[in-house]
Amino acid sequence: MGSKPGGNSSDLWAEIVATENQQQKQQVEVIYRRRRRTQKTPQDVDLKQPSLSSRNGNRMSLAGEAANKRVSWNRSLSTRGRTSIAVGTCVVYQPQGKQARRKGKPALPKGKFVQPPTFEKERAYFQEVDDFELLEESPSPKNFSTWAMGTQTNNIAIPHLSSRLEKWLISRKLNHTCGPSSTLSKILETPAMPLEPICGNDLNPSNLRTPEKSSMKTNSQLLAVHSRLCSILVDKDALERDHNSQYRNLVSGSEGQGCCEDLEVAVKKLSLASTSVCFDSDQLDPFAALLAVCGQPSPSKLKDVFSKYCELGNIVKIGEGTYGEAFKASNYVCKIVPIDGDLRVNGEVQKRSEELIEEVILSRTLNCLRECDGDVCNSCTTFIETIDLKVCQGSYDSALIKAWEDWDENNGSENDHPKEFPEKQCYVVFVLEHGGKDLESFILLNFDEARSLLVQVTAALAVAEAAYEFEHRDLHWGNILLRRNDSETLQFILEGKHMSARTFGLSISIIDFTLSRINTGEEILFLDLSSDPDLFNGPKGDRQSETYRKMKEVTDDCWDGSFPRTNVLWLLYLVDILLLKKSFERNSKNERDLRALKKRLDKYQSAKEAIFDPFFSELLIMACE
Ligand SMILES: Nc1ncnc2c1ncn2[C@@H]1O[C@H](COP(=O)(O)OP(=O)(O)OP(=O)(O)O)[C@@H](O)[C@H]1O
Repeated sequence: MGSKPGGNSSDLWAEIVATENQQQKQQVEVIYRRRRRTQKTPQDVDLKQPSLSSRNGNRMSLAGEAANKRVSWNRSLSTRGRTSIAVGTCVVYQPQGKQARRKGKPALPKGKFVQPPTFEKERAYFQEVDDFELLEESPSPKNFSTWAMGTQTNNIAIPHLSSRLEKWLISRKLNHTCGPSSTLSKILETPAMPLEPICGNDLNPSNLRTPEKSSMKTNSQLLAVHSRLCSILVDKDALERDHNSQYRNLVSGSEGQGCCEDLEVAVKKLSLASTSVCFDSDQLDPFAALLAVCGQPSPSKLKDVFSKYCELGNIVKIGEGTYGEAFKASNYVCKIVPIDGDLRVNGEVQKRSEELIEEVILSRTLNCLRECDGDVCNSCTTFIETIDLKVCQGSYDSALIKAWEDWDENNGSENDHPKEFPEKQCYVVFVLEHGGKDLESFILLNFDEARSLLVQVTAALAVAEAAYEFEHRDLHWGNILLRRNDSETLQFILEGKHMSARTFGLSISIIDFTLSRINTGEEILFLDLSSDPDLFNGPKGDRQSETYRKMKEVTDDCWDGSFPRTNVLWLLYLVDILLLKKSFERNSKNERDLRALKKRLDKYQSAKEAIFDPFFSELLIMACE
């Protein structure tokens, strides 16, 4: 169904061109309606609009400025949060000036060699997809967790780190461990993460150190931070005692005597009031903890972080999501995520420090997969490398504003203008490897590139499953980045087996771990999607929305459990995207192969199983040990 005739190429070509023209007209209409920027020509819009969220019927009914904003079935962030984390009373309700939106945009076909299925064909195809019954999942413990499930707090509870940390504490007690967290130690030690503090203005410049000088010292400082955290976590009574003595130290003037002490002070502040959250003797301050986890004594300025990587005038915005603005700084991408503020951003409640701590830990844990020396069991480089993480404070710098406005001019931003951020606004800046273009806008040339994409994503998921019971849970085409290079193969290690995948010169990176679930060995980080009902209310037939719904069936709405089948659901989604939404040179055999892969994928319970599918056998080379 939906496959193109392979034999008669000129007829096929004529059909493709005719249908493409037809499709482009339809597409332009849709996109044109969902944009405010009426001065653009339809061609401009067609070429430049990266967002494909227009299928949401709601969007069409929006008026005025909100109509320019990305809207799909919106994930309500008033209910967002990892299970253990509640959204705080500090969040002042603001009438929603701009409609909340959700990234993960439902797809429209675009690209050079478009072979778009007609709408009818597509509908029929989705119907076929829907008709596949989900296989019953192998039983998974519904409340599998190394910690006792935290009490589900309501949506306006107080944002405290302690509930999450308490779970950690409980898990540690349940596991009878009392030493420092090996995983966290490893993460903090990771050499890929130069964590020298970028000192804010409030610090003495003489304390500034070069990365070379500071890296070793920083690691040991972080380990000290970490063991301090652990000791705080292990014993709440100790916390009470520490709090009193730390407070005495602090008021007796131990703060601000140098970076070494600064970090120590940051840790001490874990049990003391900070500027962002009111102190409660029973609670730890998540903002201070976030600073400590990022190896900073205090927030940096955005411009100080960027100027570490490039001249401020050379900053270019390259992408945007619901929470993040992505800027290119030299060869890196700095994603700025506003946190903890009361201002709604892009229609959403800002993420809280405690959520960011989890994302930080998650990103760093995935960084550990990049190690491949020695006798590591699992290794791959497909998850985007997190180079650095910084907490910042202040309004947007003029160079960033200019970069934002330039991008808006050319692409039509769906985000709020960053000039709205007040001076006290805090952010986390993720400094990331530049992963290339997202699959939504990347033009795949041929079937080899398509299968290279599939094998790399499947291998990465398999490796991360094996290492950390990792599930991405949101692997839509905006979260897969592609770039071309001259590599022929990609090495990875899966459960001790050294393997290579043929790449056909394509390099894939997976980003955005907001919904992901990971078992770091010490704790399980996951987002409780049951508190986000809108996520499952996307348009019927839309492949991405269907995938969330299927995940819900598979997990039975218990998001803490390990259900690697969710990774397979995203692989199924990807195959559909390749068949239905992406255009590349392919023949009918290629399409049959993809459909056959899809049928077999439906039977797999994990990416670890899927990677041994015959579809990949031509692409994988096992190294002889
Ligand atoms: N490392 C990177 N390399 C290249 N581009 C990137 C990178 N990280 C992000 N981007 C670009 O920025 C966009 C937004 O990033 P991302 O999806 O991480 O933001 P987000 O706010 O978390 O999204 P969401 O709306 O799903 O929450 C991406 O779609 C991509 O175009």
